[in-house]
Amino acid sequence: MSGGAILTAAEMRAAEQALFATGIPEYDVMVRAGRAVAEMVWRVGAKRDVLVLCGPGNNGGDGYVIARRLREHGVPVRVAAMADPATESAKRARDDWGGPVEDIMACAPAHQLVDALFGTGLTRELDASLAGRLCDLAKQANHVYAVDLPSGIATDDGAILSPVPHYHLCLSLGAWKRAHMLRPAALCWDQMACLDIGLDIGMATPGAAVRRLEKPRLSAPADDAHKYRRGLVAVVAGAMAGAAALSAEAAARAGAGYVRLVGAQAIVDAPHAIVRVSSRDEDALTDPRIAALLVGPGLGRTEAAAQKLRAALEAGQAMAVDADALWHLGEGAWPALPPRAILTPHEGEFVRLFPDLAEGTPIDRALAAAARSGAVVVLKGPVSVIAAPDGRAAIADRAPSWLSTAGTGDVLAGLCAGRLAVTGDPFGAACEAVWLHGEAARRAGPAFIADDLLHGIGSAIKACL
Ligand SMILES: NC(=O)C1=CN([C@@H]2O[C@H](COP(=O)(O)OP(=O)(O)OC[C@H]3O[C@@H](n4cnc5c(N)ncnc54)[C@H](O)[C@@H]3O)[C@@H](O)[C@H]2O)[C@H](O)CC1
Ligand SMILES: [K+]
Repeated sequence: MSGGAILTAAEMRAAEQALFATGIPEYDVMVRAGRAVAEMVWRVGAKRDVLVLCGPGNNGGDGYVIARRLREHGVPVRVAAMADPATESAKRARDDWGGPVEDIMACAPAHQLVDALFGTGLTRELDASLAGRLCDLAKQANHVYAVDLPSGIATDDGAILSPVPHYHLCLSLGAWKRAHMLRPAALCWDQMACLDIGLDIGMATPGAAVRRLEKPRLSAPADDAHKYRRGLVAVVAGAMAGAAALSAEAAARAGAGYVRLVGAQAIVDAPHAIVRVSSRDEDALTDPRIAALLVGPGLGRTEAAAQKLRAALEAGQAMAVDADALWHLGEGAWPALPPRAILTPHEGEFVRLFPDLAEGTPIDRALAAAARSGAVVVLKGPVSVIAAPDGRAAIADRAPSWLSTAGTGDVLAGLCAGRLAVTGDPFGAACEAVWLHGEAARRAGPAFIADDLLHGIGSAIKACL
């Protein structure tokens, strides 16, 4: 199975070719795909009548297989095509269907609609009349399924090339494609699933380096753990010390053994477990026992704040850099970053840091930013991308939209620093942090505030042990 890999159309073709090279004929793979989709339609819609729309390519081929399989289940099923099959496998699939093929522009609607017009082979928008017809038929159906992708969506960037209806279920074949993760495409359906068609997408497959963010596996502290071995985090506080306090608590709850808040002695409402130290303490940032620094949340945009960032960078420790620190960092400051750094920009901060990376998918932009900066980049948004300089990326597409509230970024930055202190691995730490953040939000329910997330971190971690 794909193991969460997210592929481009070209990478998917390469993965399919690798499967064919093992001696499995294309038509057999098409039959697997069609049957897998048919089982889902059968499970959801039972014997309610189905209309399958077939295109000229292999997506259409899947459609004929789906129709045949549903007929075997005793489901009343009809097929309508926009053109004759153009590939050998699709021709064979239609022959094996053997039933009538109606004209898509003239056919009657059905209770359930299966869109097998175009999949990863779509190269341009649908003709207006065809797109309109697809939308009309979908409007008249109670259940609408997309085979692989809705017809009209660009596989690699999730753009909507021509009008697509709303789908109840989008069934990806073999592996996720980028459009399954990206807006606006991913707003076109209620639910999606990835169906196994026997592709084995290991790390050797190009593109397997981009994956869907999955629940991490975490471990409890070792038997002989103590607070320093579990990781000492120093959080640099600034003008808005409450932000740093949120981060510090998140770092502590993420598993760090010891968290110091540097330069925020006036704060009284951080937990007592967080130790406050003065920024004048000589080794506040250079204590060799520090496993990770965090700088940015509430730092401020003054010269004094910039000086704090410089001091933190000079310390050369593994570091998470967020918010105002990203503002001070500016373009081209990459040589000043320590070797193990995590940058956590939102869109505005990202564009300021990487002005020439304003266009493209968040996947490509975050990967380019990571390669350039040498840091792990977490591009935050409705879909967040965690990218490493070596080309790995994880996509978090399931975070609750309730996270769009003040202070949640400070919590995420603290989680990054905390996990970085625990594991020492910036990419793994950032992935764990983003997952825990989303999970804490799910557990907090609707309309939470950032402080509530802190109390969900422990149970989110428990789910990963
Ligand atoms: N390759 C395999 O072994 C399997 C693929 N599966 C399914 O096949 C599709 C991809 O199939 P492909 O034939 O490459 O592409 P499409 O069916 O999406 O369509 C290609 C066909 O359509 C022409 N075309 C493209 N855009 C338009 C347009 N806007 N209007 C008209 N015509 C268009 C293009 O030139 C081609 O001729 C994949 O998604 C899976 O569903 C099986 O699942 C497994 C085996
Ligand atoms: K389709």
